[in-house]
Amino acid sequence: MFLPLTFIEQTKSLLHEEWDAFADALQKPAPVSIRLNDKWNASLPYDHIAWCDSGYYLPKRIIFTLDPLFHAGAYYVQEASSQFLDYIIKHHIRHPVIALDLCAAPGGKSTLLLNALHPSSFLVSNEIIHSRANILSENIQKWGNSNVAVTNRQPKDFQRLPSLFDLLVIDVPCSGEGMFRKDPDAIQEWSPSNVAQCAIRQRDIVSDAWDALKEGGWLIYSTCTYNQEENEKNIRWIIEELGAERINITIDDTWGITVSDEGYRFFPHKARGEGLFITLLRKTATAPKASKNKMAHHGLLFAQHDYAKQFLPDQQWGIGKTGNFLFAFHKQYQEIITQIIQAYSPLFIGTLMGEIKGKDFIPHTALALSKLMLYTQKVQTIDLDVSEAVRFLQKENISQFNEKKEYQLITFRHIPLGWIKNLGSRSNNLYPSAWHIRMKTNGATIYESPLLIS
Ligand SMILES: C[S@@+](CC[C@H](N)C(=O)[O-])C[C@H]1O[C@@H](n2cnc3c(N)ncnc32)[C@H](O)[C@@H]1O
Repeated sequence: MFLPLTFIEQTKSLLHEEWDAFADALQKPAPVSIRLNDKWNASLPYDHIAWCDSGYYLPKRIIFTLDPLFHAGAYYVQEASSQFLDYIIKHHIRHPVIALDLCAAPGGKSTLLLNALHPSSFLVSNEIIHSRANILSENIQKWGNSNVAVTNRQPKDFQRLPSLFDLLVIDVPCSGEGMFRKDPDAIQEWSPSNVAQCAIRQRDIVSDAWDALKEGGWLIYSTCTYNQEENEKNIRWIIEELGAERINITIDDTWGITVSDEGYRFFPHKARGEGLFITLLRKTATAPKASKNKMAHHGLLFAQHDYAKQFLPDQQWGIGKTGNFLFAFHKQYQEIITQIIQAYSPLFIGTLMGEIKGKDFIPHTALALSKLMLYTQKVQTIDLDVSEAVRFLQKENISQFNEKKEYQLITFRHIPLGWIKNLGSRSNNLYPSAWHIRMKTNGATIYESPLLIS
């Protein structure tokens, strides 16, 4: 691995006598790790990630794309160091919060937050780049939580609803030094001027979104880079210029995490994961007053729909309507959902249930993948074997179906994947075109899943 000279000098000045061990670690393969969703409650026979209850190191990399359980949102492939966020949330932010994950695509930290935050929390997961926001939407919908919205906004847009959030998670775009061994392109793109540009952009991102955070609210700032410009210096700037204090996180010495004055660093020669810097701050500055919700008295556009209603667990749930689309939401979030729809026109909010077309209601895959589905016994279901499940996800027609002419839920190992419309002698596959598996298997599937151990 050919490392830029300035990077070597800069990182040596951070690591001193540890440099050789660090340089050696960069030559070794990066660990492969996953994090389980609560759709799959099992303990796996792999090494646990010490700082995340649902995280595991896998013995080898597999072709996740061909595992139906991956598409079902049963787990997320996530680098181990990043899963430290789970530890921070569970030890410091235990009460319900309204949270904004500002730079969220492809969704690693957001899916983690959806499991780690108090269940009565609400998450706005945002991504500035439209194509990446679509991938984020897909991953969040596969994860299956309902207390979430995905938006495609610039950080400064969040000033529209001042002091709305109790928690900001800002995983800023960075120079990516911590990804060098996983992604050699990151080395080619690295330069001192890029580091300087990243540092400025990161300050802009945080200060643009700062008014959206309540006084006393939390900021979790992270990068996957080592240099001080993008980490310690930016944290000092946030503390001094924006008004915040750093919160101490108690860690176990055996984890190999390096504590610096301004945060926590993961170096691959000490901690089992890739490079990461993360810190927890609390806003001390006075925040602007939350704006009165002018829309609150209009409320949401509620819909009544007999077919859709059967998926609601109880009276606490309602059905909202945007255009011809219905979504399920917990009534507890009604006001915040109204505000978010008004201010940020989210890509989706709650659980997208389906589309009304004339007299027909076409259920959406997001409903099938939603955790609401784990509690319903009401729909006709077809459980596919692995090769049929892969064909279904490739948006091919499947041969395994029954006589009932209606929408049927497709599952694999009883975990939902999507819907077909059964026409009697054939079926229509309703899996979204944008989500389908493009990898060709020529009919032969060598099935490997980290969750099913033979
Ligand atoms: C490190 S990645 C986020 C990874 C994500 N948090 C996860 O865990 O999967 C940073 C994200 O910031 C987005 N981004 C780039 N420029 C930005 C800007 N000026 N403001 C906000 N976000 C930006 C990128 O598109 C990228 O998706």
